[in-house]
Amino acid sequence: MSSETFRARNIYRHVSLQKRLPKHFASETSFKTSSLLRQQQPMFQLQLLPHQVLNCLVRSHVECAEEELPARVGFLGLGIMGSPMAQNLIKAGCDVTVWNRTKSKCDPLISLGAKYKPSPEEVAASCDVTFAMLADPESAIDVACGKYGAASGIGPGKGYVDVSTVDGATSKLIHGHIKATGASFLEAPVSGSKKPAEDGQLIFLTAGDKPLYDEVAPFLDIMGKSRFYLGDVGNGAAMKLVVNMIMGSMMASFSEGLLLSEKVGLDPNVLVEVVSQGAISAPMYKLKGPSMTKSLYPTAFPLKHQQKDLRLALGLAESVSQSTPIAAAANELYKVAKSQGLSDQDFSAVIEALKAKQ
Ligand SMILES: NC(=O)C1=CN([C@@H]2O[C@H](COP(=O)(O)OP(=O)(O)OC[C@H]3O[C@@H](n4cnc5c(N)ncnc54)[C@H](OP(=O)(O)O)[C@@H]3O)[C@@H](O)[C@H]2O)C=CC1
Ligand SMILES: O=CCCC(=O)O
Repeated sequence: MSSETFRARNIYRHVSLQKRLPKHFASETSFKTSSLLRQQQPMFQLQLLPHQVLNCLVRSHVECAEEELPARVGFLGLGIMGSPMAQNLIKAGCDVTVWNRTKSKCDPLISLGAKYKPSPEEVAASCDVTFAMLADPESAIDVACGKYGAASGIGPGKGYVDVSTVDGATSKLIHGHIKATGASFLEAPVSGSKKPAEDGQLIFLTAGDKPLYDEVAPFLDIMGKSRFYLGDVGNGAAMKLVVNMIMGSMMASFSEGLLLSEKVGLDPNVLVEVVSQGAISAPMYKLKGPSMTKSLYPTAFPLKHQQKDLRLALGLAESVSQSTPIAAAANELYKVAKSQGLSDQDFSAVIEALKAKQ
């Protein structure tokens, strides 16, 4: 066994023990999840949902199989999401090599122990698996397939995991370029924002090569709290766009409610509280509502990306003749907000587009 394989297996054990299981189990040196589950049934019933128990059992099985895992991990794109995701990999002990268009964003990660390569091509050439977290379809294609792109450096035995939010056509294009080199491809966009990225609590929506999915599962588990494998390339992108279409409309509707409550003499902060206790409660309202009532929009999810996702979701809907009038109306609001110069604010700044209309 190579030292890298050994290291990767230890990382795997670290994730299984430190993250998936209650803390006191993490100190167990001989790890036998199934027997722990049998012995500690009540504790697990209290702390783990059924699917998490299943996850533990599956992981235990895979671990027993002692699968070899890729050890050198590349990360391309160190924005709001990419930086904390790469940081979590480094902190978990992974051997990480980073690249970002604006090189200065690599520096904090290099300080934490990351290696640096000056192009996506060189990252992909030097790593077993390379993750990419880029802004939009154009940048995702350029970084994967452009000059000095990852496809120029990748090859048989390696994997490319695109975690950016893009449309299915973009994902399939990148998939084609990567597969042509003999490498494997997985699309894996994430649900969850800046804080879940920092906390390793993202939800991965994956599709593509199943063996690569199995291989990178330990890394997904470092960065996230759950993962879905959805089959053919395009399904992960579609799932992500549907989720963000719903989210964009919810935020637009919430904005209308906040402004209406204020106009009729109610305290919008009380509205936030009422909403958060009822059937339409959502963490997003409780999280963003208090700052929205103060007209503050600290960026977690940039408004320009939410509008991009609505645009892509509307394209998806059109491709199957699905009517989406609410999302279409929400998209127009985000476009107004962009024209007001709010692109880089949090997407909750969409409320400003409604204020401007008064
Ligand atoms: N923020 C969030 O809450 C979430 C975002 N997402 C999705 O994740 C992706 C990244 O989002 P986020 O981190 O917030 O975005 P940021 O805008 O913070 O980061 C975008 C990244 O893409 C890079 N980039 C942009 N254009 C190019 C280009 N032409 N060539 C090379 N690199 C480029 C940027 O490089 P540089 O630093 O040089 O500008 C940066 O690394 C998006 O697809 C977004 O929709 C998904 C879930 C949540
Ligand atoms: O794409 C961004 C998603 C943001 C979130 O899920 O909170």
